[in-house]
Amino acid sequence: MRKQIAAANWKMNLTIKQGEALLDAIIAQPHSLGADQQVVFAVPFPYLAMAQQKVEGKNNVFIAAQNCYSKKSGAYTGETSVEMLQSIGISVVVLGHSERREYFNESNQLLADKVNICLEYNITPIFCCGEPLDIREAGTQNEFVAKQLEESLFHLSAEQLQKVVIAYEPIWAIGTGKTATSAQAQEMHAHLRAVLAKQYGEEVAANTSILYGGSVKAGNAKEIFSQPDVDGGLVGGASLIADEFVTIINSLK
Ligand SMILES: O=C[C@H](O)COP(=O)(O)O
Repeated sequence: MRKQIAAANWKMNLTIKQGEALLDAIIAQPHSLGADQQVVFAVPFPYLAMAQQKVEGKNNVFIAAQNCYSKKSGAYTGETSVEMLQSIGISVVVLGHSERREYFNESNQLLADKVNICLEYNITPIFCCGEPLDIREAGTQNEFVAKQLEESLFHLSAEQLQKVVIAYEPIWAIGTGKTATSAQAQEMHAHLRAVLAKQYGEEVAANTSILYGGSVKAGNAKEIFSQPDVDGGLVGGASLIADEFVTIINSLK
C-alpha cells in the first residue's frame, strides 16, 4: 500500500526561533497518523539537527533536507553530502524542485546522479517534476513531465524505484495562489502512474506515492488529496502557518 504524505517545504524561510516555534506548534497538535500516513518537514540546512531532535521517536514524522550533492565527499565547497545528512539521522531529501532546476541549473542528468547517491545511502528522495506555464498552454505537459521521470529515474531497478516518492508540481501553480484543479492534478497523476506502470509494471506503479504541490492550503487540501491518484502534498507557503499545515495533515486520506 502506498504512503499518503503531507510534506512541508519551508524553502528559504524562517529564523531558527521561528522554525522551532512552528514545529512545536504543529507537533503539539494531536495527530492520529495511520500506518500508511507520514508527515515530512523539509527545513533549511542549519535547522536540520534541531528539527531532527524535535521529532525523534515520533512515529511516521520525518525531517528532510531540501537538497544534497551528487558526490560522496571531497572538495565541493558549500555542498552537503548524503553521508553528512545520514550522520545526523536524516532519511529524506527533496530533489529537483523547480526552483533548483531554474535558479541552480539542475538538469535531469544531475538529478539522476543525486537520486543514485540517495538510494545508495538508503535515503528517500522526494523527486519533484512539473511543467512551466508555456508547456501547459501548448498542451504538451504529459510528454514534458514523463521525460523528467525517464531521464532521472528510469535507469533504476523496480526495487530502487519503489523507494522514490514523486512530487508533481506544476510550476505555474507554485506560490501563485493558482492551484491546479483537482481534476487537473488527478489527470497528471494518473498519467504519471501509467508511465510508471509501462516501465515497471502495475504493482510498482500502484505502490509509488505521488504528491501534488502548488498552492495547496487548508481550504483545498481535502479536495485535492481525495483524488484517487493523489497521495498527499508538498506544501510551501501554507506549511509556514501552523494551523494551515495541521489542517493539511488532517486532510490526508
Ligand atoms: O515545494 C512546494 C511547492 O513549491 C509549492 O509551494 P506553494 O505551496 O507555496 O505553492
